[in-house]
Amino acid sequence: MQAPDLLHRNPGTVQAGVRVSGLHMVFRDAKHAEVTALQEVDLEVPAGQFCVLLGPSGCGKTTLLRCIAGLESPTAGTILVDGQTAVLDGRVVLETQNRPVGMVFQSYALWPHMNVAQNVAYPLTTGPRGARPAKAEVQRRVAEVLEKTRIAHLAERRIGQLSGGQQQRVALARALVAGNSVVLFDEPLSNIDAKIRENLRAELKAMQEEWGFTAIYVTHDQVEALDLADQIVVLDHGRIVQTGTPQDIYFRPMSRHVADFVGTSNLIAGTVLSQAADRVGLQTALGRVDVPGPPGIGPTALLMTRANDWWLQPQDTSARDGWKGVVKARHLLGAYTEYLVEVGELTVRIWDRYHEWGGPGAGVVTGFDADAAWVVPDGG
Ligand SMILES: Nc1ncnc2c1ncn2[C@@H]1O[C@H](COP(=O)(O)OP(=O)(O)OP(=O)(O)O)[C@@H](O)[C@H]1O
Repeated sequence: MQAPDLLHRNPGTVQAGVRVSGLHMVFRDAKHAEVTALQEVDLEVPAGQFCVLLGPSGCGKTTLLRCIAGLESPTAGTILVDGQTAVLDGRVVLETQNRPVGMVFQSYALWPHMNVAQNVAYPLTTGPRGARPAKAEVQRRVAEVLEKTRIAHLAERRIGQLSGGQQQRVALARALVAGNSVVLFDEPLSNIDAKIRENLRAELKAMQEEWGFTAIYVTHDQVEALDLADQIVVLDHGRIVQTGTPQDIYFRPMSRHVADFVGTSNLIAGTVLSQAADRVGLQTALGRVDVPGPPGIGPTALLMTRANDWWLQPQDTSARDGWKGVVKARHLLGAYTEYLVEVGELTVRIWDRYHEWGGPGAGVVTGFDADAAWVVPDGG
């Protein structure tokens, strides 16, 4: 199927994605104090890529998205969208209505008093009078995008009469109807029931791959980020702290912040004893360990072991070599049980699929898969 963003474009056109450099955004709060929301943000999203902005509440993700959309004017920096300069050195060059971007908002923000076709037509009917397409052209574009998104049969339906998946298609059709090649998503799935969310996520990813638009997607949900992204950008206090593939971010975090925020890990302080090729020797409270790690690390670092990379057995029956420990707490969490185990001076979080290894006070033997561990640079 041809991508909707090509509806009004030459299919041979090379599209340029989004480029942000040196972006800085300072707000003034109610007492006129400065709030720095973004600092020195550089971002390159190639055309057709799915980029997820990930980070805790207040880290600046929405502000970055809104600057790209033109809903905020940055204090400094440059933004190029689809090859067009939108902001140059902090000066707005393209107003929001002239930027080739569509937006999909939280819970889709569709108009309940309009039917599907009217919702999708909305962006074409709100620009300056002279710039709006004629009615017949609006109808043609809406029909075309509804056909492409396979919801043409729903054109007359009210929004309240649609399933979650159908609403998502309407929101995407509305974002793409003006021929935009870039779609910005502001936590669209965050208010949606967990089970439905998984299906909608899969459908969204399939549509993005099929139609080839550039996606920039804000979330604080790491699972959503890992599943959807080609590139994840992790923000903290207005700065980008790591950019990489989902595999980079999950398996090879480069700071305590990223290791802590993505996945559930034990982070254990260590002193670097040796470094060879891609392995690091670390002295830790567990003794000496040799595990994978990045080059140029030290003199101190953190041993990262995922909770699910540990094994556990009762002390009296264990045939394996490991550290002796005592269970402090045990929580059944469905697919696995979480044990908090005291090993010497450390408390280690362990996820095991068996619940019967003992409750608080039980003696256990435990260990982790050294090849699955990772050394994280200290600080940050
Ligand atoms: N209009 C504004 N005026 C003053 N401060 C603002 C304004 N908008 C955002 N901020 C501040 O900028 C910082 C970044 O906010 P932003 O909404 O971008 O974070 P976020 O990562 O999207 O958070 P959340 O996930 O909670 O939406 C926060 O400290 C926030 O309080």
